[in-house]
Amino acid sequence: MSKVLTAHELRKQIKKQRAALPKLEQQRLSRQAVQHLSRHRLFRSARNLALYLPVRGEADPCSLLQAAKPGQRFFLPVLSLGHHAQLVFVEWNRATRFRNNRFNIPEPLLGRCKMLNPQQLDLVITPLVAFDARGTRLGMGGGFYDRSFATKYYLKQAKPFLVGLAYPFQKVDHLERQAWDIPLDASCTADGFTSY
Ligand SMILES: Nc1nc2c(c(=O)[nH]1)N(C=O)[C@@H](CNc1ccc(C(=O)N[C@@H](CCC(=O)O)C(=O)O)cc1)CN2
Ligand SMILES: Nc1ncnc2c1ncn2[C@@H]1O[C@H](COP(=O)(O)OP(=O)(O)OP(=O)(O)O)[C@@H](O)[C@H]1O
Repeated sequence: MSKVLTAHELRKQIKKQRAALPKLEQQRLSRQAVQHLSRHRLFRSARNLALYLPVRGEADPCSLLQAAKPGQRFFLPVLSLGHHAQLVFVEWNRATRFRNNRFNIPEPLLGRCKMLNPQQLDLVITPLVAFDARGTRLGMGGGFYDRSFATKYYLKQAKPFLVGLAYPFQKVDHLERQAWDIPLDASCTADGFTSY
């Protein structure tokens, strides 16, 4: 029987495994996962979508841009502008300029770019460290996605649809769900798209 890991230990283990994945393998698995998502009606019908810029071996959602439908707009999370440590989402287009946030992740400068609150998005692709069979999500430990989508969850709003993007090995049997954890609506890996 395998030992039950704490969230801290699990984060450490999966982050190590992810960073050790060869670049080509990261790309192959990310593209396969994104292909499943791009064929889904939830993607085709979304107008405002959030993705993220992958760092330190995270699954890469960016090939989704090549599958973009007319009228779709893509947004990236920004920490620095958020009130009460919620994320805001700034449009990513040719005019977008970037600077690194405190975690060394590039984020858009506001400039003349459009900015949306979490509730204004249709589809959000979330980064994650691990997820389980019920859609419980373990992130980097900042609680940013949990805080940003708490209102949606407690008011039982259908939007935005939260999809975790990951490599297959990031799926675990069971994660302890904390009171503040906002579950995913779906996950997507190279193995396929799963709704919860
Ligand atoms: N690519 C990407 N963008 C993202 C996230 C993410 O997980 N991935 N976030 C998801 O919320 C937000 C940023 N949250 C983050 C929280 C912690 C760390 C992190 O590296 N923590 C270090 C400790 C660093 C420190 O304290 O200085 C660590 O875990 O070792 C990174 C991002 C918004 N943007
Ligand atoms: N709605 C909330 N209100 C207040 N604090 C919150 C809320 N949601 C999360 N937190 C705080 O955020 C901290 C980190 O949460 P957790 O470890 O679940 O983050 P995570 O989901 O792994 O990170 P992230 O979403 O940034 O990827 C927790 O200690 C918790 O106290």
